[in-house]
Amino acid sequence: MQEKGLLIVLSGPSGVGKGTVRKELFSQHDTAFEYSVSATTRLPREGEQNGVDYFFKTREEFEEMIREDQLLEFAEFVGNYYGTPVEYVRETLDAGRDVFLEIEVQGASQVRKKFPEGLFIFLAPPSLSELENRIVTRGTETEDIIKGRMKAAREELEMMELYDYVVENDHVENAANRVKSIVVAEHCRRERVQHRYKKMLEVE
Ligand SMILES: Nc1nc2c(ncn2[C@@H]2O[C@H](COP(=O)(O)OP(=O)(O)O)[C@@H](O)[C@H]2O)c(=O)[nH]1
Ligand SMILES: Nc1ncnc2c1ncn2[C@@H]1O[C@H](COP(=O)(O)OP(=O)(O)O)[C@@H](O)[C@H]1O
Repeated sequence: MQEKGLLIVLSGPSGVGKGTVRKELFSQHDTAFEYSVSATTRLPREGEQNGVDYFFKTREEFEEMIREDQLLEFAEFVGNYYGTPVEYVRETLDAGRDVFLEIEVQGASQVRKKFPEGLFIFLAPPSLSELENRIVTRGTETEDIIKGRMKAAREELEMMELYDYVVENDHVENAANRVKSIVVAEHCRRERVQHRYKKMLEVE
């Protein structure tokens, strides 16, 4: 029987650098896992492509996906829906390939309940002041919203203890390399290797 792939979930507070670290990981030629493209109701930003960056949906279309149970998880984040189409995840894992999700923390908690065997990695900022710095530098939020995000970030940071690993996003390349090392280590730890050895020992 085909061994299943590993479900890798990268999450963490808004502004910590999840998207940046994910893009760094997927720009490296030796990245051996598949990116799960999310569905969202937010409008495309300049340069974003449907089916590559996100599947862009209307609210009605998204709500239909929810009703039809097409999402592994979904969350409402700053006024828009974001969710993971379940079919791609299941098919890819069943084919023995690893799937990578980059999602916010509410969605990650839902995945934890449905896929406890997944690998959950929390991306943490070097400090709260550096997190604030990154949100301010991105320049997409007003002062009031930044205060709200920082309050939310404290609650999100408390969820760190529910994850298997914490990676500090000090430098993007370092963080991406740590994520890759964790995935390699996890493969060594998991049953799939043991199965191989079991079979070998049975033959001898
Ligand atoms: N729960 C959930 N969160 C997602 C999904 N896709 C993206 N996100 C998260 O939604 C948040 C907003 O994403 P986006 O609008 O692209 O903005 P940015 O990542 O902050 O530049 C980020 O924290 C993403 O990690 C998803 O399928 N499910
Ligand atoms: N290691 C890092 N050092 C400095 N700035 C970073 C680092 N990682 C990300 N950033 C910056 O922080 C901001 C938030 O990153 P982003 O990837 O959008 O976060 P998230 O997806 O977690 O909301 C962006 O302006 C990004 O360029």
